[in-house]
Amino acid sequence: MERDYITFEETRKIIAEEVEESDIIQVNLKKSCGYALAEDIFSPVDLPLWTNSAVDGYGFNTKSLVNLPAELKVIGEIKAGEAKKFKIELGEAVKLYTGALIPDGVDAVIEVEKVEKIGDKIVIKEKVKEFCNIRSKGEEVKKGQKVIEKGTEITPGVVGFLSSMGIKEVKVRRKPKVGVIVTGSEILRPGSNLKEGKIYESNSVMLLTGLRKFGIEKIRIAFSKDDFKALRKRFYSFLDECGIIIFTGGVSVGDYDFVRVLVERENVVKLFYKVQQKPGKPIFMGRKGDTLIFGLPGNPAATLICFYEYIIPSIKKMMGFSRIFLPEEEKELLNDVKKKQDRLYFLRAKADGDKVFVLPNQDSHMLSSFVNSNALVLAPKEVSYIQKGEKVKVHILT
Ligand SMILES: Nc1nc2c(c(=O)[nH]1)N[C@H]1C(S)=C(S)[C@@H](COP(=O)(O)OP(=O)(O)OC[C@H]3O[C@@H](n4cnc5c(N)ncnc54)[C@H](O)[C@@H]3O)O[C@H]1N2
Ligand code: MOO
Repeated sequence: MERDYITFEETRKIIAEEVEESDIIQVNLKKSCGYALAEDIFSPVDLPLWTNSAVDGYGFNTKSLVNLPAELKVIGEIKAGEAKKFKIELGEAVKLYTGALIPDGVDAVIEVEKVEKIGDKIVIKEKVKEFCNIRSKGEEVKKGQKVIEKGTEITPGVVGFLSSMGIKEVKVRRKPKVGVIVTGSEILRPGSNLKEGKIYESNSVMLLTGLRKFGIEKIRIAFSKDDFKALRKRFYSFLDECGIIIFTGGVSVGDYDFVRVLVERENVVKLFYKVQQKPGKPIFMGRKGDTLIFGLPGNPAATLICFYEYIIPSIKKMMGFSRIFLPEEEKELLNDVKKKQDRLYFLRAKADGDKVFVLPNQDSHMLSSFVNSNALVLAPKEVSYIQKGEKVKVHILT
């Protein structure tokens, strides 16, 4: 495959096929959120574990309700967590608390507030169906059943479910350590005095916070002037310890764009360079040894869009997620879009329900449109105009 100036679809194929999964480690459930399961999960138990009551009430046999109202004798109680201690005969009832085991002879439970209590008796005035308020052993999950697929994201809900099966640890794939090298002789950190021609820098904090938001904990940041030697030094100081190195800036065709020069001279294996998209056209993706190398265009909107569309999917692929790309939906466009027929455009947009509005300030150096943006509209390469009311593809920013 020719790997220069390729389409966005081709880059997705390359990421899905060529990014390798990282090692498997075992983690405690408490630390598992944000990973993907590296194994299918088969339940070691039935769920519910025991047949039990869904309410605080009285357990009895529905055959005791032939004539209504029916008076039943309460012979004792069972709390949640206690072993079964009774066998119920016709005409008898047992007080049960939510989660309590259902004793033999009981086939329904009625809520406390639905009965009249007179001394050690209860009066039931209404019909109650068999199995009413009874949660049966194994009704949700049978022992040995496959309950979660490998590659599923571990969320608090998944953690709770695993814990309810008595599982304490799971296998996941290691998170990569990420090195970010921000290049440019013009950049200043916020807090320093502004000098003519210099700019306050955005890419380092965007990538740092973006990576943290996606659960990456080990992140190193370095800055380099547009100077080949300095850049090379930073690169080799990160290479051994990082699974991913992200450069920002210096990937285009300028005389001082040394990231492009560095990846060539240092024999980084190219996966692709330049994509038919805006922003982010001169993106580079490659590999050196086991480390993935990204050169993101310095324009901040290009950096951030490439982060969502390339970096996060690559990290997710490494971590064994089965869904690695941004969620894609179709929505109705609320305003007209004009563009050149040169590349696929990613347009910062506000999605609401099944509609989407393209925001102003779309140039690659502009970040203000991200303030209200929760989605990217994909305006295809071959199209120069999309009319309000048409359906468009949208990537949801999570
Ligand atoms: N002759 C051509 N010039 C350019 C082309 C081209 O095809 N031919 N492509 C343009 C496109 S598209 C992009 S995108 C940029 C990418 O350039 P670089 O990746 O080499 O980035 P720089 O030149 O270093 O910076 C671009 C722009 O972004 C600002 N910048 C850089 N780093 C930061 C930062 N950390 N925070 C905020 N802003 C940053 C920098 O000052 C520049 O204004 O190239 C076009 N040129
Ligand atoms: O591809 Mo660049 O990010 O359009 O300006």
